Amino acid sequence: MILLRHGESEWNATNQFTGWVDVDLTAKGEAEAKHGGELLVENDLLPDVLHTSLLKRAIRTSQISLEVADRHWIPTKRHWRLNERHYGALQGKDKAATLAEFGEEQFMLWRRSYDTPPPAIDNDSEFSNFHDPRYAGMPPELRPQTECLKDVLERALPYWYDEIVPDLAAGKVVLVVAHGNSLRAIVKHLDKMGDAEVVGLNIPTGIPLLYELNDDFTPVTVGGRYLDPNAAAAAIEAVKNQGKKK
Ligand SMILES: O=C(O)[C@H](O)COP(=O)(O)O
Repeated sequence: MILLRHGESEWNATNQFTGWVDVDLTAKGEAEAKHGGELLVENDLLPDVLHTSLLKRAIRTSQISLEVADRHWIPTKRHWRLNERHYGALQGKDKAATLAEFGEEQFMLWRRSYDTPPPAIDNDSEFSNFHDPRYAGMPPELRPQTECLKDVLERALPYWYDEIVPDLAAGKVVLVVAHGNSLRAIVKHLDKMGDAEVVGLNIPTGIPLLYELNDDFTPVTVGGRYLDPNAAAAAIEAVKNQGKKK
């Protein structure tokens, strides 16, 4: 299984909390997606099936990288359960300004704690997704107004068991293209990370993370393996320090 966080988005570049807001990739993000596809080819990892969120930055990343790998034709499933964590009332806000206003402790609690959600967003806010047609089939009580990582894990796990595991059980090479925090949730589950340990987990954009799995879908190697480990190490540091002064 290959996990891939979308390439740099417009709001990654401007340092804004994004969550369920549907921003596009930047030119750098497109280049990262292309490089992600090249890494798949170089490592002879050709996906048989794709799972993505309903958000453009993940969908476009998957399309660009699969195009490079000549795998644009593989069966695809998309689901809101793979969406980014809903960032509540922080969606649209500048990360550096939020850090300056609330202080580092609160800022990091909202960004990385397992069970502290940001304040809820108003359904009529310009950055709410409550009325977005793509979620029309979703019962209103399931449409989040904010989420912590624990909420994300709880809504991602049914998708993991019902949709991804059956593809893995069938022996397929599965590509999951999703988001920083939905992938953090999946990695926490796979690696059996503790609630405190996951605070330190950061996923870089555009670098495929390979998990070879045992028959019971546990990882052969905890943490998996980034296909470009040096680039991943530098990018993880950058994600960790987002919002802080350079
Ligand atoms: O939704 C966002 O803002 C990003 O995709 C993830 O942001 P974070 O690294 O601040 O959680």
